[in-house]
Amino acid sequence: MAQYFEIKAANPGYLLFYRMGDFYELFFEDAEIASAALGIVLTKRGKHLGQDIGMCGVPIHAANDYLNKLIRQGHRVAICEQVEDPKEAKKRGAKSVVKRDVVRLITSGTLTEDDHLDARASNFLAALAMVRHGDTDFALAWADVSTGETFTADLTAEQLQDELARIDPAELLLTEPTRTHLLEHRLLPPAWAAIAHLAPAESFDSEAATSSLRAALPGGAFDPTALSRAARAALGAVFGYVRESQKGVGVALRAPVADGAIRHMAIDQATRASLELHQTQRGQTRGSLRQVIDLTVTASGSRLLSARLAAPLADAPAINQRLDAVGHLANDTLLTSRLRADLKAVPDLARALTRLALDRGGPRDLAAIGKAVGAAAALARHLEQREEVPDVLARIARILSAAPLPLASELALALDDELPLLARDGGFVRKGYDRALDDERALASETRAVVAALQARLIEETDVRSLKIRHNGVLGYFVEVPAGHGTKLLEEPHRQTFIHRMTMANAMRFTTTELADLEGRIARAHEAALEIELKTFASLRYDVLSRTDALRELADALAELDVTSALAHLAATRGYTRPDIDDSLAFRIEGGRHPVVEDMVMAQGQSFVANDADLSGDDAVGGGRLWLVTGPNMGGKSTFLRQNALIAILAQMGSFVPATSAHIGVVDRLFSRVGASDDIAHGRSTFMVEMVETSAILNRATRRSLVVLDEIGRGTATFDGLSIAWAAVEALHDTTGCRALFATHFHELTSLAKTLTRVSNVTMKVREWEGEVVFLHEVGPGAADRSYGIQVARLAGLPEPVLARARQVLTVLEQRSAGTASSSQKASVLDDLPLFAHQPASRPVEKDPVHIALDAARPDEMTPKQAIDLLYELKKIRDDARRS
Ligand SMILES: Nc1ncnc2c1ncn2[C@@H]1O[C@H](COP(=O)(O)OP(=O)(O)OP(=O)(O)O)[C@@H](O)[C@H]1O
Repeated sequence: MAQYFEIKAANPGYLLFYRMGDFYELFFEDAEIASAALGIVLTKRGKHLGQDIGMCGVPIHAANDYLNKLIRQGHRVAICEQVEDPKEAKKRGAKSVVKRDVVRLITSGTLTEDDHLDARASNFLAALAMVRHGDTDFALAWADVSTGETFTADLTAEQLQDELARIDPAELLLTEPTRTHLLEHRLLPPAWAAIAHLAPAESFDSEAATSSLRAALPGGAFDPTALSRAARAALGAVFGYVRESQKGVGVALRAPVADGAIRHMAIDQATRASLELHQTQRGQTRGSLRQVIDLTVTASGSRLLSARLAAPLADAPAINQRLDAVGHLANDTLLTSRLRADLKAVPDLARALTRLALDRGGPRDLAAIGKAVGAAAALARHLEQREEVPDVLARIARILSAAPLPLASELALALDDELPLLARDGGFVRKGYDRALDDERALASETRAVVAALQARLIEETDVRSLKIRHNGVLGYFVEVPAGHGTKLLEEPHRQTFIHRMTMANAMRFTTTELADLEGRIARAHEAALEIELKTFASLRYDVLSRTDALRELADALAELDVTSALAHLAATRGYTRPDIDDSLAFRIEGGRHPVVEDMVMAQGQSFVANDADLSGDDAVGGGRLWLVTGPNMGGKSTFLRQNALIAILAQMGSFVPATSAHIGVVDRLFSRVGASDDIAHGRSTFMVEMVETSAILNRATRRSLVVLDEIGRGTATFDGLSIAWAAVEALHDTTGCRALFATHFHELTSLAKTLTRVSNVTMKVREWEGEVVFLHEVGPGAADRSYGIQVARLAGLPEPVLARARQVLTVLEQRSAGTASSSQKASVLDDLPLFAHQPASRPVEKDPVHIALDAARPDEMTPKQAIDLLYELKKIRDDARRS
C-alpha cells in the first residue's frame, strides 16, 4: 500500500483511480465516495492500522461511463496507470511492485473526450486573478481545453458577475484570499462557489507566468507582457492547471484573444435567466431562445452560435458586417442550401485536432481532419462562384480555399474506410498505401494457406490422413493426431520431425521445427504490420500538427460559415427581417414577434399577434421613451416586453429579427426583470431580490441601455410597492433616460404620463363577451382600467364560491376607492380585512340552483330528449347566476 499512499498524497482533492489489472480500484474514503456516487458495491480488502480497507472498482472497458458520472457530480479524478511492464518489475525481484504513476487528472474544466463533452456546448476552464492595485480589480482568463480557444479580460468588480454569467465556466480557479474577498462582497453566487477550485497563490504568479506562457506559446506572435499583470497571472494559472492535468503531454491551447477589446452588450445573470436565452427558468433547453434559433448543422457551428447569443456585440459596424453576410445568404437561398448540405458532412475539426495534439487522438481523428479539409475546398468553390460577396464571406472563402488539400489527399490515401478508435488496434492503413505493410499483412493473412499446405505435406509424409494442424492460446500452433496414430510419430523416421508436446485421452499433440518457425514468422508479421501502421500514424499526426495554426483558422471559418448560413436559413424560413443598426437612440420595432412564444402558439394552430414598439429617444430631449404597459393578466404583457428585449439581442448578435422592420440604436446594456422569485439559497426573500435587482438597474443603466421591467414592486404591501414602482419610473425617466418598457398592475402609475414627457401609456387590448374576457394580445395606446384578475382566476378553475366572494370584495373595494360605498358596506369589508381572512363559507352549495336541479333529476327515468333539456336548463341557470 506504500505506493498507493505516496501517489494519493501527491494528488490531494482527487479520487484516485488506481490501475490493477483490468480494473481501476478505489480505496478508503475514495471508495466510499465513489460507491455512493456511482451506485456500485463497496467491499473490503485487508486491513490498515487494524481497520478494514474499503474498496470498490470499475472495469477498464466501462471506466469512461463511470468517470462521466463522477465528473458531472463535481468530483475530480486522478488516473493512475501501471507505467512499466510487469515483467520488468519481476526482474527487480519476485516481490517488487509494478511502477505506477498518475498519467492524467480529469476535472470538469479539462475534458477533451467526446464521451465526456456535449458536442454543441463549449466547456470552459476559467481562472480569476484579483489585484489590489491598478486600473482593474480582477482579470479573468478562460480556455476550452477541447478546442484550444483561450481568452482574457480585465474586469471591474461590477463586470465580474456579468462576465462569469456569459462564459458559464465548468470550473473556476481562484486563490483562498480571492474567494474570501468575493464572499465578503457578495460577489460569489452559490453557482460559482460550487465550481470554484482553490489553487495555491504561486500558480497565480504573474512573473512566473510570463516565462511559462512564452514557453507554452513559442513563435513570438504572442507577447505576455502586453497583457495586464492580473491577466497574465490568470492566464498563467489556466496554462499551469492544464499542464498539470495533462501530466506532461503538453498544453494544446492557443494564444489568447483579448476579450476586453471586443465591445459586448452587457447582460447580467438575472436578465439572461429571465429572458431564457440558453435555457428556460426550469433549466431546460426546450423552450429557450437558443433552441428556437439554432439551425446550425455542425457541432462547432452550434458552439459559436451559442457564444454569439451569450455575447451580442455593442459595436454598430461589427454588427452590420455580420448582418451583411447573413443578408447575402438569406437572399441567395440556393447558395445557402448548398453550403448547408456540404457543411452537414463536416466533422468537429477543432476537437479532433486537440485530441491529436494531446496524443489522445486516434485514426478517426485523422480522418475527421482530412474530411473537414476536403469539405472546406468544396465550400470555398460554392462561395467563389459568386461575385461581390460581403467582407465576412470573402474572408471565410479565402481561408477555406487555402485549406491544405495535399494533407487531405494524403489522409484519404492512407486511411481505410472503416477505422478503429485507437491506433494500437491496427488495421486502419489502406491497402496499397505502403508496400512493406502489405507484405507483412499478406504473410499474416496467408497463414491459413501456408498452414494448410504444411498440413497436406505432413499427411503425405506420415500417411496419417486424420493429422491436423491446430492452434490454441497455450500451445500456439501444433500437430494433432488421434491417439492410435500417436505412437507412429514417436517412432523412426518420424521422431526426427515430430516433437511430442502433450498426450490426451484420444489424441496426441506434437510440434515440428518448421511449424515453430512458421509460428514465429506469423507473430512477427503481425507485430511488424502494427509497427508500420503506428509509424504511419505518427507521421500523419506530425503532418497534421505541423499545420495546427492553419487548421485552427479553418475550424473557426467553418464554424462561422455554419452560423452565418444557419441564421440566413432562419431569416428566410421564419420571415425575419434585417434590423437597421446604428449609433442613434432609436428603438422602433414594427410588427415584432416573440420567437419562442410564436413557435408555441403556432404549434397549437393559433396565430401570433405582432406588435409595434417605439421607444426611440433623442439626446436633445433627454433620452429614450418609457412605455408603461398595463392590461389584464394573461393579456400578453410579459410576452411583449420580452420580445423587444430578444429582438435587441438577436439584432446585436448579428441575426435578422422577428419583425416587419426594426431600427435599433446600439444597446450597451440590457436589463430584464420579470416578476420576482426567491433566492432562498442566498438568504434573500422575494421582495429583497426584487429590490437588489432594481437597484442594480437604477445604478448601472445608462442612456444607451434598454430596460424591461415587469411588475416591479408587487412583492410587498400595495402602497409600498406602488411607491417604489412610482419612484423607479421617475428615476428611469429623469436620471437614466434609457429606453424602457415597464409593465404593471398598479394602474395608478399611468397618471405619470401626464407629468413625465417621455412616458407613454399602452395597454393590452381585451374584449368582453358574454361575461368572458377575450385576450386580443394587441398593444394599443391608453391605460387599462382593470386587471380582469377574477376572470383569469375563473379560467384557472378557482372554485365558484371563492370567485363569488372575490367579486363581492372587489366591488366594495372599488366603490370605496371611488368613495361610493355605503357605510355598512365599508364596515362589512373592513370587518373582513385582511382580505383573505377566512370567513365561514356561506354554504352556498345547498342553495345553489344547479345543485337543486341536479338533485331533482332521475337519469334512469329520463328519455334522451329530457336529458338534453336538463342540460340546457343547467347552462341557463349558470348563465343567469353569472349575470346577476
Ligand atoms: N402577441 C401574442 N399573440 C398570441 N398569443 C399571445 C401573445 N402574447 C401572449 N400570448 C399568449 O398569452 C399567454 C400569456 O401571455 P403573458 O404571460 O405575456 O401575459 P401577461 O399579461 O404577462 O400575464 P400576467 O400579468 O398574468 O403575468 C402566453 O403564454 C401566450 O400563449
